[in-house]
Amino acid sequence: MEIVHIKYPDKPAFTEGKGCALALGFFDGVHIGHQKILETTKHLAVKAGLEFAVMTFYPHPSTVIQSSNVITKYLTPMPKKQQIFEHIGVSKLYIIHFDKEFARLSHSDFVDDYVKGTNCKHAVAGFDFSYGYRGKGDMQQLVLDSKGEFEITTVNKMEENNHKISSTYIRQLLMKGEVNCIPSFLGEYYKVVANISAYQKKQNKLKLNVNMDQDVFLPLPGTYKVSVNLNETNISGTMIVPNHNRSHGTVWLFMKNYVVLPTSITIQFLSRKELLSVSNE
Ligand SMILES: Cc1cc2nc3c(=O)[nH]c(=O)nc-3n(C[C@H](O)[C@H](O)[C@H](O)COP(=O)(O)O)c2cc1C
Ligand SMILES: Nc1ncnc2c1ncn2[C@@H]1O[C@H](COP(=O)(O)OP(=O)(O)OP(=O)(O)O)[C@@H](O)[C@H]1O
Repeated sequence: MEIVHIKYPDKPAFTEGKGCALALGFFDGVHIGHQKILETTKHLAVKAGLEFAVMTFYPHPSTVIQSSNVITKYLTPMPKKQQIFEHIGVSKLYIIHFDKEFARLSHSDFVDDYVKGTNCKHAVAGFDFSYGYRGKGDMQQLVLDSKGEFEITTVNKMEENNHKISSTYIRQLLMKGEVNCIPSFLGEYYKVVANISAYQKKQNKLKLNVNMDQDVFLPLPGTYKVSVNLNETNISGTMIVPNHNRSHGTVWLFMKNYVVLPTSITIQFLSRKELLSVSNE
């Protein structure tokens, strides 16, 4: 996958050629709604012999526009999002640096300079995609702004239990500790990558001190039933997400045999153990 970083006033360098089918959005979590956008784009690209491309933004627009809820912690921090896009088969990823200057760009200039700059032949986004200054562009506006130079597919709202599948709703579930409900929205259990800073063997248990990156969204403090993949085997365990120092945690793994530990692990949150006390250990 080719990754193209762009910072305003730079724009994608237009190149002639087969052109692309372009999925648009922030895509935090790459949840089931996002997956539908990406699958639709991939399908259209294959059918029409186009390159499969994605245009996303970083950091989250809420960090530069006036917003009551500024998002600095992500369900999928950029390296993980890139891995997911690559796995899905994206061949070109545009990451637009979202700053104040870029946010002031009008909807029509965004389409003329950025969308058309990718040699987009088919743009794909969800029913509620917005773009341009004050988010004034929507999917109807995109039809006008395209001036017939590319096709547009709008993906209908995907819902689960009468809730729009959204990054916001997944964050709300995590903030309540309801990690067991996440797969219906995300498509899998919520996972975070953690570095092991220290470990101790205690009978058949292994105690790991772990650190997560500062931009990783963590669930409500508490004790969680988790699963960690070690040497291609899923090991059950418990993780304590502390109240303070939220990026540090303790993981207990129930191990029969000794394994060589990697420097980082992926922790999968299965359920919250309501009755166990929260520790700052
Ligand atoms: C060129 C451009 C300018 C934008 N300016 C604003 C803005 O002034 N205010 C705002 O709330 N959002 C603005 N946005 C953010 C969009 O409303 C939206 O959050 C972003 O395009 C990601 O779309 P998604 O959240 O539907 O994935 C802008 C987006 C683009 C592409
Ligand atoms: N449930 C959904 N059904 C269809 N399209 C969706 C859905 N959720 C998001 N999309 C589309 O996916 C793209 C990325 O959207 P975005 O990153 O804003 O996701 P979101 O989950 O709605 O995020 P947030 O909760 O922060 O608004 C956009 O084109 C958006 O319209």
